[in-house]
Amino acid sequence: MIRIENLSKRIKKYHILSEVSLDIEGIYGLIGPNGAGKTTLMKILASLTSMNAGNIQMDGNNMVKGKYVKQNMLVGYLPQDFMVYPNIPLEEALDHIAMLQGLMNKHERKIKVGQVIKEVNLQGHEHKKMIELSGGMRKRVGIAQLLLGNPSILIFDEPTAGLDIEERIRFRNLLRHLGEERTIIISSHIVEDIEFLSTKIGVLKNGRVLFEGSPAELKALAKGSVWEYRIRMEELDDMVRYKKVVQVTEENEGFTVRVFSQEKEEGAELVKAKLVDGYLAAVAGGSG
Ligand SMILES: Nc1ncnc2c1ncn2[C@@H]1O[C@H](COP(=O)(O)OP(=O)(O)OP(=O)(O)O)[C@@H](O)[C@H]1O
Repeated sequence: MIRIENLSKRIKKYHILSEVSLDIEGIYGLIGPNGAGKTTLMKILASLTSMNAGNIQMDGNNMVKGKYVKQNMLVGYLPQDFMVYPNIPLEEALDHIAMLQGLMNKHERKIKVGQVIKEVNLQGHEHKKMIELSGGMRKRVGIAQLLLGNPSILIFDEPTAGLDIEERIRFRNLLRHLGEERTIIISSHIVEDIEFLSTKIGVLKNGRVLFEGSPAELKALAKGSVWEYRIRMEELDDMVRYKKVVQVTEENEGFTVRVFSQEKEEGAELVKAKLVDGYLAAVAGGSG
């Protein structure tokens, strides 16, 4: 459990985060438009950058300028682009990282490395070099090296970005499994992944919190604001230009277009909101 109270971060004259208060637990999805401050917030939680004001409690302990986290290795942070030791087999790379973390007994290291490789489903790839692995596998190595330190909080910055569909599904299942015993924070632009994984969601925009709550509560924000048009191909351009189009599906004759609108849409049918609609409602409603 992480409690963030009135956290603010400035870089030069820019307010990157302003009075952010969040209660993070379970598998927590952090979403928001580009530049919302998600990465900055995650880096503060991982003690990779400082905050200017505010208070962070992790499992009841106050974090003072990052000291608590570093001393206890409580947090594991996986950045967007993870890569270590490109030309070394992954088993050796992990062994080396375990040694740097203070595990000096070779036999114990072998057991621990074997355990984390198994946990992230990389058995059979131990002797491959990092550059020989796919993007998804590299991310799994990134998680494996975090698990060596047994952190109780894992932070992933856009973990599913750039993965193909199969790898994304595998990766999502792994994150869900890891979340059974740990607090996990995930940022993503892929709302579908957030929907699949998260038990709680925070929406940030321009450094401010616009929403915090359950996926159902976020979805409810869009109730009464999602409309479906059935249109011909020649109407599609104007529709995309003038309306907030959420989704376009090609049908036998023409298209079904989902539109987000808080006003009544003449000629369209009011339909059930999805999570992405709730997100759009939060972002549209907040001044941020
Ligand atoms: N070192 C820096 N110097 C100046 N501005 C910065 C610095 N780091 C971040 N920013 C600014 O802070 C804001 C928030 O950036 P951040 O990377 O935290 O957003 P984000 O929500 O993770 O964005 P994205 O979804 O695009 O990854 C952006 O406007 C960015 O330009």
